[in-house]
Amino acid sequence: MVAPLFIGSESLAELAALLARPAVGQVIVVTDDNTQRLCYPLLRPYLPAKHSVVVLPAGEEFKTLSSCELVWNELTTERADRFAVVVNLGGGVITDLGGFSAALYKRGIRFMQVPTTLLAQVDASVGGKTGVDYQGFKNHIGVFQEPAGVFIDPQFLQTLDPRQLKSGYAEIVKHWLIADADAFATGRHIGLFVEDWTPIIRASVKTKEAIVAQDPLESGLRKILNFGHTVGHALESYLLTQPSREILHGEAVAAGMICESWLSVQKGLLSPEELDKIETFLFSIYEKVPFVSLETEAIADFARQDKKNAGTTINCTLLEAIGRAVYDQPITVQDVADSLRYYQKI
Ligand SMILES: NC(=O)c1ccc[n+]([C@@H]2O[C@H](COP(=O)([O-])OP(=O)(O)OC[C@H]3O[C@@H](n4cnc5c(N)ncnc54)[C@H](O)[C@@H]3O)[C@@H](O)[C@H]2O)c1
Ligand SMILES: O=C(O)C(=O)C[C@@H](O)[C@H](O)[C@H](O)COP(=O)(O)O
Ligand SMILES: [Zn+2]
Repeated sequence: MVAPLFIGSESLAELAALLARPAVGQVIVVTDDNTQRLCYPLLRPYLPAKHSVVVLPAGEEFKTLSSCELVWNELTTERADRFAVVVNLGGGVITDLGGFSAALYKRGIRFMQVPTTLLAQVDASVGGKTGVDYQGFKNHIGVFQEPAGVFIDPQFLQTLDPRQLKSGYAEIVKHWLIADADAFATGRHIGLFVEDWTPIIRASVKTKEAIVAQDPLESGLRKILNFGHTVGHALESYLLTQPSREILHGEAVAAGMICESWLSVQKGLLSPEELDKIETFLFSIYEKVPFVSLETEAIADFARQDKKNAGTTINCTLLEAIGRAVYDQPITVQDVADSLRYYQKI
């Protein structure tokens, strides 16, 4: 079942109405130290007077089981029962981690997603994937669990750093590349200079919801939402092991989409002309992620743990055309390394 979803300035009022229902017990807000400072003051008027707040340190490196323990500690201290509701206020790290923590506490309590980054508004808060990183692998431990509601208010984006905005934009571009050729054709001429993100968020969420509704547990079609992630997650996981070489999820996905578009051409699926359009557009927005040739094998090796794999086969999502993706395309670790070498040289 797809979760009820509200987009726009009225969405927090919808959340308030749901939280005011008699069937709601304790309300526990999960934030990080940035969203507590910048977003919680905007959310607070919509919360019941009595609620508690868990503040986690911000950043992907804290998307761990230890952070979940902090959430479970608070829930336990508050004696939260099965009527309790967790409200996740933050970017994708908080919506993934808070959702996962709620899904496991007392075998599952309800949670609401209040995404505050562009990335979380168009992607992470939608579709019920929750989880944490483990042993350096992205989202290695997690469950599919739909939230009780998703409340997307673009006003939160006003305090978002431009680099974070760009990172989220990569998932919007991904939705265009896998399912909406017209939006790519129009959107690529507009870029990031957008006054009101609402219609773009609405369209992007609609694309994702339509795919998730057909295959919520990712047994087939949903894998197209993972375009750019076989290589992107490998790059992100590798750089997370490297002190002071921070990469954002969307930046890694943007690089991954170039690599996987190149692989699509190598496999005879995509035309070189379309690859050129994709590359030119993505490089007009994203700087090249720096790594040296010696690192390509180590990065590629992370793809062995991709969740779409079957045994030793790495199943990648590739493009047949802009706007049309095809999943379960077998590739090798060597292919991943070659695509990274291509990315590095162009
Ligand atoms: N579940 C899914 O389907 C899904 C989809 C895409 C990505 N993800 C996951 O999402 C994560 C990335 O999410 P993200 O890019 O939102 O990162 P994030 O949660 O780390 O947020 C980015 C930074 O922005 C800050 N921030 C958040 N909202 C803010 C605001 N309104 N104003 C100012 N600062 C704000 C945060 O504190 C953080 O420092 C990754 O872990 C990725 O794996 C999950
Ligand atoms: O919702 C999905 O399905 C996605 O693949 C969306 C991705 O953008 C997102 O990064 C997701 O968390 C990746 O999932 P994973 O299963 O590869 O960890
Ligand atoms: Zn992603």
